Amino acid sequence: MLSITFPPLILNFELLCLSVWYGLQCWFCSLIRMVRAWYMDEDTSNPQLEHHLDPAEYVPIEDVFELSGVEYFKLNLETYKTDGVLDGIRKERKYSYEDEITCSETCIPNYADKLKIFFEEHLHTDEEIRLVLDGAGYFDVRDKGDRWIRIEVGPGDMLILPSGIFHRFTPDKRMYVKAKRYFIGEPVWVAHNRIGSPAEGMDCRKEYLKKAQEGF
Ligand SMILES: CSCCC(=O)/C(O)=C/O
Ligand SMILES: [Fe+2]
Repeated sequence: MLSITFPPLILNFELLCLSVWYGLQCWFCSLIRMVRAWYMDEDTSNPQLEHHLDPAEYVPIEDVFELSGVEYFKLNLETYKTDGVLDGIRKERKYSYEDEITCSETCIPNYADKLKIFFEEHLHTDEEIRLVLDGAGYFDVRDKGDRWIRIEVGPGDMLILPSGIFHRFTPDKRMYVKAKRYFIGEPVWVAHNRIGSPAEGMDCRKEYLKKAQEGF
């Protein structure tokens, strides 16, 4: 009776319920989402897919540091500006520079080309520090045995990649990620690709390999 008399009203109410339900789900999932990492296959097609081995081989996030030197922190995005956790990390590690990057079709010109650059295996002479604020993506890092570990990052995940580690990045299939970047002093964004550059012989690479051998 009601739906015959006021169909638009009913429809609007259903839409409202659906969007509230969806919002609650997103909020709940963001509260309980755990960072995941796994050994991945060598297939470089469709990087935005998960690329598990068969059978899947997950890596507990607590083991990632020992295997690669990559550090992980979970931050509460509701409180991170004031709760002291991020400030503590920044102070201890002397991060003096900070900015924000949004990887999306609208924010980055020639987005497809930029994604290809991010996904080339490379290293930097400094740490790569990222705190994900929104969206999701994958940091692929080489472990001590040169195997790829894929780390899935989403809101509140902070990664510190040591200087000299070979890695690459891709957003997930939604193709969107927003992150904060930190740096000690003036940022150097230069990426030294593993193929076609002398990256293997660089001092930071040698130091990284020495630490990997001695234990991070
Ligand atoms: C999530 S930040 C985008 C990736 C990036 O900045 C980088 O340098 C990857 O190696
Ligand atoms: Fe990088």
